[in-house]
Amino acid sequence: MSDSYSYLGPSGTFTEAALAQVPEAAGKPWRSVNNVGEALDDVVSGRSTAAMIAIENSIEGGVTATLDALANIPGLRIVGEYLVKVQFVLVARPGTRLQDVRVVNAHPVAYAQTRRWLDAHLPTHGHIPSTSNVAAALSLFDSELADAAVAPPQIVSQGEFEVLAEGISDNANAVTRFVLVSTSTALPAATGADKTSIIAELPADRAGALLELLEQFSTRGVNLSLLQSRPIGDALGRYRFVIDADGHVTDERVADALLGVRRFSPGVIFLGSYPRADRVPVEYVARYDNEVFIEARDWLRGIVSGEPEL
Ligand SMILES: O=C(O)C(=O)C[C@]1(C(=O)O)C=C[C@@H](O)C=C1
Repeated sequence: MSDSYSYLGPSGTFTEAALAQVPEAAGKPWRSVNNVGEALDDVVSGRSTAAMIAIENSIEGGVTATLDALANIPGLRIVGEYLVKVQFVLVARPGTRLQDVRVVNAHPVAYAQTRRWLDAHLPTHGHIPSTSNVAAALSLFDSELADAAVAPPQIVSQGEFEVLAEGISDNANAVTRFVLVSTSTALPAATGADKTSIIAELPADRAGALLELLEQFSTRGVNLSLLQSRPIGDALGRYRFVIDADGHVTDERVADALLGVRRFSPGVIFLGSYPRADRVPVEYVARYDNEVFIEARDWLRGIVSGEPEL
């Protein structure tokens, strides 16, 4: 396996900024790719050790291409989580004025994060999707199809751009969450500030199935930070759920919740347990402590093996 890291390029993307936060990636070769599928294919084929991919942002929610790829490509594990503050500018070729802009080049996720600004200031604009924020801006010099591009503010260091507007995100505090994905099945050690990600299908045509899925977590005192439905794709109305739960799979309450999910769901994918980007320790009430689960298990084991109850 090659010891390189794949990321959505070219250089200058937010994805590259996320990869720069990974100490193990420092000094290793980085492979710039054109989309999430290519990044994950690098990992599965062994061309790269790991890939950095955007999974969620605070304006648009889940990055659907990522959530679906994680569900459909077997053997992937999330090994780390990273946050990047995202801000966007509208750039154009030198001499362009805002009122000249008819067509905007933008990565679909960046477009969704700036749509309110674009609709307010360029109400009749057309949109050409681009493979990344940086690619959107650089393509202005290769093709005249678009008049402007949505790009990260640092893009000005990569060419002679006319900055038509700054701060065009629909939320000034926008943050994108990235995950580092590999095929390694070695679990990152529990830190007390961890997250566990799974994807679970619901049993078909069962009233209250979603409630039952959520109960697996609530009855073990496990908080969820993401619950996103995605179509399975084989029929209308069939959904799988991407779930982020607070805690590590070696925490008894999380392990017990996953056993419950596994018993109930016709399809569960374990995506990984890894340290939270914000390193904030997981809070839970004392009755869901590891010791409480262990004591209860020992008690039952004693009964089954015929030990006298104390
Ligand atoms: O990494 C980049 O710069 C990208 O263009 C990708 C991406 C994404 O896929 O979400 C990254 C961060 C922003 O939320 C918008 C776009």
